[in-house]
Amino acid sequence: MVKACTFAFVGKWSPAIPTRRYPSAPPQPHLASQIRWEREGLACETSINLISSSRPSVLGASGGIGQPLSLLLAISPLVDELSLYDVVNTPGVGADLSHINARAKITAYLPGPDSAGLEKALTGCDIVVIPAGIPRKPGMTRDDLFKINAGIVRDLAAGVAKFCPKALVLIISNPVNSTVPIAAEVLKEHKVFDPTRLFGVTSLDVVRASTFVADVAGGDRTKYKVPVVGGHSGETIVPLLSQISPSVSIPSDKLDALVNRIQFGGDEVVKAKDGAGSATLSMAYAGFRFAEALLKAGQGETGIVEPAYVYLPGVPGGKEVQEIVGGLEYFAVPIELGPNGVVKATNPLPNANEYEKKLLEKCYEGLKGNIAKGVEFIGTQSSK
Ligand SMILES: NC(=O)C1=CN([C@@H]2O[C@H](COP(=O)(O)OP(=O)(O)OC[C@H]3O[C@@H](n4cnc5c(N)ncnc54)[C@H](O)[C@@H]3O)[C@@H](O)[C@H]2O)C=CC1
Ligand SMILES: O=C([O-])CC(=O)C(=O)O
Repeated sequence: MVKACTFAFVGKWSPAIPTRRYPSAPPQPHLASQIRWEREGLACETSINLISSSRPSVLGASGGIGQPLSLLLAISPLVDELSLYDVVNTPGVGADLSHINARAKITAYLPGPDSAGLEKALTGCDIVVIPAGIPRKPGMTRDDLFKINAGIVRDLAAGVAKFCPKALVLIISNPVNSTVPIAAEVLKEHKVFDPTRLFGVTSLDVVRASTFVADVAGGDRTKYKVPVVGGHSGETIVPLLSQISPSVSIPSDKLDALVNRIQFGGDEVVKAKDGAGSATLSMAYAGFRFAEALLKAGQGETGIVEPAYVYLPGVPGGKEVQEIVGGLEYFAVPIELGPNGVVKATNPLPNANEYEKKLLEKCYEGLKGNIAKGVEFIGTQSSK
């Protein structure tokens, strides 16, 4: 649970008191993001922002994504306690991770009777990451996963609503374009929906875009930042290659293939795994990157921007995006993050070129149906 506590001391300035500044990186994650010593005449003021423990939970922790993602969280110095939940194998995964000499305490839960396991896993959590659900096999679309994963996400979101309604919720389970609206509808039904705290994780699209751009343009794969907007499946994934930073020009004869590879990168992995699932390791990396960004923002770090699929009408800056995307309620854009989730949705769309505007038109069409399907799924039943 992230708690901020401010300790202020005002007293006589003594030269014996050292003047120290920790502008952005605190000496220990537990300690403040800022420790300020300010001199005003003869008085000095010390302001310490103490941030207490962080307890993320991974729901689906025994899976292909869940295990490596849990490993990354378990060894993060920003995590105090990691709670693992799955319908199978969490005692084993938990025992294994608990032997690592990292600072995080590991707790592991199975459902147990009357959702008791889910309640224990979620109570006191500040971040909930959800990679629970089935992955694709060759020949399937992400939408083909809806039938099974919609119900899984509905039930887990209801658990969040009951046991940790203030948590930041990161949805990885596909189809993200529909599972995020499902989670939102469940949280609304329980009257605990805070749009600034719900995210569809689209980081893998941005990770892939950086890699594939470097493959075409050369240069350091870690340096390219590519805004990827829209949703998370096929043509709803729209890379804005005219806005790559640092700026790079993609040869026109390579543009279509590059865009296609970013949009359908997931298929490459599904095909290569040949029935054994979809991206897990790259997704664990991408999911951790997003969770870590939130953990850092929770510790007071500012200026963090990561992509995410959010509920536009409920987040600062979202309405400007919504006007451009034909009224769609959910859309991924780069998001500025703070301790309570979304600080602001950025809007790279006005700078899209003609080529990208055509991609966006196709994206809107696809997303519209995906969003409606998620919303209607909850409309037909109660999650309570
Ligand atoms: N957002 C994204 O960019 C990406 C999303 N995905 C999606 O992530 C999901 C998981 O993928 P994998 O880890 O490869 O699948 P997996 O099958 O290896 O693992 C899924 C885990 O979820 C668990 N699970 C099922 N029902 C559950 C429930 N009700 N409560 C808790 N746990 C439950 C399973 O027992 C399993 O351990 C899939 O839907 C996949 O399509 C995959 C890659 C990228
Ligand atoms: O392709 C899939 O089914 C998994 C996924 O979302 C991705 O790799 O981007």
